[in-house]
Amino acid sequence: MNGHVLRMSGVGVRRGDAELLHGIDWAVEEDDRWVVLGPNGAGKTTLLRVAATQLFPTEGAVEVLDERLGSGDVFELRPLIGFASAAVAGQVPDATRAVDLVISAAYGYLGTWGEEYGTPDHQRAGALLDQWGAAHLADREFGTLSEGERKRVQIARALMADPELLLLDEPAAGLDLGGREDLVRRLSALAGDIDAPALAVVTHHVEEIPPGFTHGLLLRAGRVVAAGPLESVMTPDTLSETFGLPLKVERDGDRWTARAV
Ligand SMILES: Nc1ncnc2c1ncn2[C@@H]1O[C@H](COP(=O)(O)OP(=O)(O)OP(=O)(O)O)[C@@H](O)[C@H]1O
Repeated sequence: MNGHVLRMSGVGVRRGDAELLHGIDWAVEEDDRWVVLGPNGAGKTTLLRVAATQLFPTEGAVEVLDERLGSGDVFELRPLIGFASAAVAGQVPDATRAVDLVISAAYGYLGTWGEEYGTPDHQRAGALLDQWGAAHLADREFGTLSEGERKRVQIARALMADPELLLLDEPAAGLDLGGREDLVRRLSALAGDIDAPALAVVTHHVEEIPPGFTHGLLLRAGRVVAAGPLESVMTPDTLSETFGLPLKVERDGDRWTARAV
């Protein structure tokens, strides 16, 4: 591998007259930890779905793990990409046990369907649930979990197949303050783990950027406003342009805050 886990060049996505993404250039390397920031409707979910090989772009080229999208078998690539999003969670049958949702990621299923899983699979699923503070939820039905509990189980699932790229779409959405801070702390620990996959995490809020994240991609109306090392993109000018209002941006230690001026 040339160090690039993901590379997009001139990527565009159209639906009828709507241009969901336009001219996206984005390269993610093995050790990168990216945050994707932008307002509602900016195209963040669309971008992540392209990266997850779930959506084929209308224009441009996408390379994931040195495989050009469209030239190979996406079903071979997908186990190498961990992807957690509200849309994926919405497809999980309510009665699925949390641990079954995690363990079945190895097969790309949303729950177990009579496949045989070995002791190492069970141990890994248990360890991941524990890592994300969800060990006590292993036997619970997914449909009975709170929003925050579902997020943790989904992240554990996304990591189950030991992916080379982990994509999380708004993992902090719907979490209370304690839940958000707990998630930020766990994502920060993941960011600092040299064995962790390359990461890209979508959020609307700069307060949710975990310490240790290295890069930022700022999206507005389907276009990149800025992309690069976090310090270089987290300026009042770029964030104000991204969110469409004048913002004051501050860094407090390894956390960020933003508010309207
Ligand atoms: N099939 C479609 N046809 C037309 N427009 C679409 C279609 N799918 C999505 N869109 C639009 O594309 C834009 C980008 O959507 P996307 O979900 O990627 O944004 P987002 O940045 O993730 O938004 P949010 O923060 O609200 O989740 C939105 O304006 C959405 O309404």
